[in-house]
Amino acid sequence: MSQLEWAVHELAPRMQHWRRDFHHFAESGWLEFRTATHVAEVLHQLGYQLALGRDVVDDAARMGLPSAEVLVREEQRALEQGALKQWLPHFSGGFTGIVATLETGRPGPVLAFRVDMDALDLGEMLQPVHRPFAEGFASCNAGMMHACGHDGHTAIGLGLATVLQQFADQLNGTIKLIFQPAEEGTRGARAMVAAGALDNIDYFTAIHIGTGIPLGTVVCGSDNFMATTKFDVEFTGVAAHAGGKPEEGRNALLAAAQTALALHSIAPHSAGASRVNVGVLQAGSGRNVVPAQALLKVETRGETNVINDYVFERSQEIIQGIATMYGIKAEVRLMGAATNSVPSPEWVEFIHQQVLEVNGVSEVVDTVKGAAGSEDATLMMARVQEQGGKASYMVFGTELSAGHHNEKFDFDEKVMEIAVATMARLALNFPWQRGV
Ligand SMILES: O=C(O)C[C@H](NC(=O)Cc1c[nH]c2ccccc12)C(=O)O
Repeated sequence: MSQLEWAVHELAPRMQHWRRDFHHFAESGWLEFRTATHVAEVLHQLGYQLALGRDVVDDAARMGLPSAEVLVREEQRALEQGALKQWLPHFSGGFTGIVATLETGRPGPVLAFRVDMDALDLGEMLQPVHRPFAEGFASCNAGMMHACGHDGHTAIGLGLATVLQQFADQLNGTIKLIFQPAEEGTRGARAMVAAGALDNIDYFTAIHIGTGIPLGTVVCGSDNFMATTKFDVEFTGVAAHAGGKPEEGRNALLAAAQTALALHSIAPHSAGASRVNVGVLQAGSGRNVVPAQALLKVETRGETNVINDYVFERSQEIIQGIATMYGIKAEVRLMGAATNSVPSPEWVEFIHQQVLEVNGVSEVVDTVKGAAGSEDATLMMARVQEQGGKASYMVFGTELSAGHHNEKFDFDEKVMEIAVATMARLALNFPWQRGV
């Protein structure tokens, strides 16, 4: 076993502790208050330079932000659950982003690694058949669950930070570790890019675990993320006596219902895959009142940016057409966005070579066929690439107890060692002297 592999193996119990602690105190997007304070403390103890909160999250560019009331309530909840007071002010108000920097002082590139920290708005299964519950680390926050692996991602980020410090004298250039909030709903990356957190990076690597790929298989350049737009539609009609004066009413509920059906009938695109999903329909106030208010939560997706733009633009025509038909107002609010992913072939090739050497890896592939969902790391990749840098997105397979975004989701924690060993190799073996 190499020194690096031994160091990573020694780290496994700490990574499991971190993962299970984050899993238990699950916090969804922009509310990762406790998580961010504990991440900041570990990174500070390791000696990293920290850029926190508003220094790496642009206020105006944040999407899908919870209400001020929720932000305050959840920050208080985090404090009661052990958020570290010395770091909390940096994240207050929902600025839960972190960039940790290790300057070696020797010439070389800037290598960045990104992990996401947010849980999903989902209630976890609280039955003994579900390992996190059986072993006492299921979410203690009702309606919030790590059901996509971001607790593991955060632990991997801290594991990488630890190992890179241990081997710092073998590094060159600069290492940046990006801990992003609110990936779910593609909300957080845009704000970190807008804050300049992704500027002047030479090589960028984002990661995900699971996704139906077996433990030991590693994807070096995921290029199958779909571009996506997330938006809410607020319908405003006119309330009236449903029995006595229905003709005076303008029915927001019917408009929303008709819109939901119509959106799902948008024609597919001949150039590739597309998706529409109306995930939430809330409407009305009482049985005998013509409903004056309705809310839809919607997302469009496309295999390419062009296809997603087509679906989104068609959706807007439908929304406004139906609003006119019902004589009501429809207001659209953008809540999230991401593009499709285009990994840099040169970086994918280097990653592939390094992954072949990692203990525990049995299969190395560069891409996976078929749409993979979406990821706002694509916005970070695009920023790096437009400045001349190289970027990729890796997936580390692992056995899952259920699919992502399911209340029974759990994963084989051995994947964390493989991920840390791989990412550490990318930094330690980077052929910087050749100016790759
Ligand atoms: O659009 C979003 O809300 C982002 C969210 N993203 C993920 O769940 C990450 C993800 C989904 N499928 C894959 C496959 C590989 C890596 C990451 C993923 C999704 O697709 O709903």
